[in-house]
Amino acid sequence: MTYELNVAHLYGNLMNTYGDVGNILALKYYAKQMDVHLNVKVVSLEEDFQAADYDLAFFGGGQDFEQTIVSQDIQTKKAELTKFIESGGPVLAICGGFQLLGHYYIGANGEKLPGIGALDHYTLAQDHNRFIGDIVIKNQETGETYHGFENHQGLTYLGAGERPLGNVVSGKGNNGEDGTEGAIYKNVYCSYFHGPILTRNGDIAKHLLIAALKRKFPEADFSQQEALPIPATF
Ligand SMILES: NC(=O)CC[C@H](N)C(=O)O
Repeated sequence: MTYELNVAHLYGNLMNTYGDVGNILALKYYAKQMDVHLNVKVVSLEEDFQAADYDLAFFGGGQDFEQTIVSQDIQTKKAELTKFIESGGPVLAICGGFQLLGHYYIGANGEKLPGIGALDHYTLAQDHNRFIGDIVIKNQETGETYHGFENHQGLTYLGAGERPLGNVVSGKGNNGEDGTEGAIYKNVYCSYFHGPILTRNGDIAKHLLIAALKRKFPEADFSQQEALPIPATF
């Protein structure tokens, strides 16, 4: 294949709830059609993440137990992850991963887990409740509709510079009250969707891959890749 991208699968052995690893398979599927080979490496506890080594990062969801462990270790990667994000590195973060890119997450037992604050949101706990079920949202900028399944107790509130991945058409979304779901900041896409999100919403896989390609190969023409049709799979 003509192009190669290096993908960091952050804490892939711990943050892998509800088949989130399927996002890696979906990325590979779309990348192949774009003439792109993906080198995927799990970057987990006590392993080094250097912004310069990667072109794309994926951070899946997890239970509170795994999130407690990851919230400590990720502090050692905070500077390089923030550098990657600030320099336009594309990231997909789902549920627990989404929460830990923000300032903090309050778990179901009331424990406060620090995030890395690379994005400006924070997550509070629900009172003995979870949002579980199918969800549909619409992205106002692209007009794209995304379908998924949410299962979270956290209530996330977006901060400065973040816009939602979409507005809730049906389901609960970030907090069940302000109609937002997920977040977009620079080339970071966050969502509460499992499913996994990319197998049902190939447009997001395409946005991530195109962003990574343009960032790594600024001189190349990716109009063919951008024209790749995305089948409706929900
Ligand atoms: N599915 C998940 O990643 C769950 C994240 C977090 N433990 C919550 O319940 O909100």
